[in-house]
Amino acid sequence: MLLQLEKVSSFYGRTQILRDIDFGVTKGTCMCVLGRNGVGKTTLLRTIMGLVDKMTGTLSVSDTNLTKARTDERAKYGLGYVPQGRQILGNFTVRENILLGTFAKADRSGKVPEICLDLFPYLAENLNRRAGELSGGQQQQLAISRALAVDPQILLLDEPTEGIQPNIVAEIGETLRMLNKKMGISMILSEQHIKVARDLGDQFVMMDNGRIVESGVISDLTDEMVDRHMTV
Ligand SMILES: Nc1ncnc2c1ncn2[C@@H]1O[C@H](COP(=O)(O)OP(=O)(O)OP(=O)(O)O)[C@@H](O)[C@H]1O
Repeated sequence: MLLQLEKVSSFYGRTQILRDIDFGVTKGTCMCVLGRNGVGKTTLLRTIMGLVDKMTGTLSVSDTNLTKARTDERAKYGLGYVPQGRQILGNFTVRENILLGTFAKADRSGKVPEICLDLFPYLAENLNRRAGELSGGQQQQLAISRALAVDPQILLLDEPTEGIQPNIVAEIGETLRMLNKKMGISMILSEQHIKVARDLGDQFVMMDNGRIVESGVISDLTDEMVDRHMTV
């Protein structure tokens, strides 16, 4: 297993959010994290990145125990994070936002990685533009670029298609497909668009109330499970 969680629980202050989470991500695959708003998907990704107040259980990457590692150390082990809402710094330029992603790396070349320029021609041509002037879809490309700047083995994406125009959703799906299937970057993808999840996912976990209630290969995800756990 590339990434493994065993009996993981996590907390904000004294409030327990995740309960006894077990799952693993195999190298090169895409793991979809599904469920309604508020069931703990964001908290799961934040727990993996080391951004919650407390976790119990164990978390390992390539058999190295990172349970107690800081977020920047986790980044060095190859965890890249695209947070919910993108979290772009609007007053910074496109280039500066991308370079933020390189701060955890040992070699800080100060260069925008080639992969970002190749994947996103618009960003390549607008490196000195203020990021706040970009559209939602372009900002999502920027958030993905910033995460790619850590040269990740595993990319964690929190609802990357949320709030994006429908015609751009498919485009983001294609970018993620390229990163996962062509470039072999493993993924953990929290996603409300079930079509995107079915297209990209190899495995899934369905969450409810801080627990995993269903899991399996994506072809085992039935419409009935989607209706039961995802429709409001
Ligand atoms: N900083 C926090 N302090 C206390 N409780 C929190 C905090 N952040 C989230 N929660 C609670 O944790 C639970 C899980 O929230 P989380 O954001 O992980 O869910 P989610 O499935 O990602 O939903 P969404 O799709 O809305 O982001 C919710 O009940 C939420 O109110």
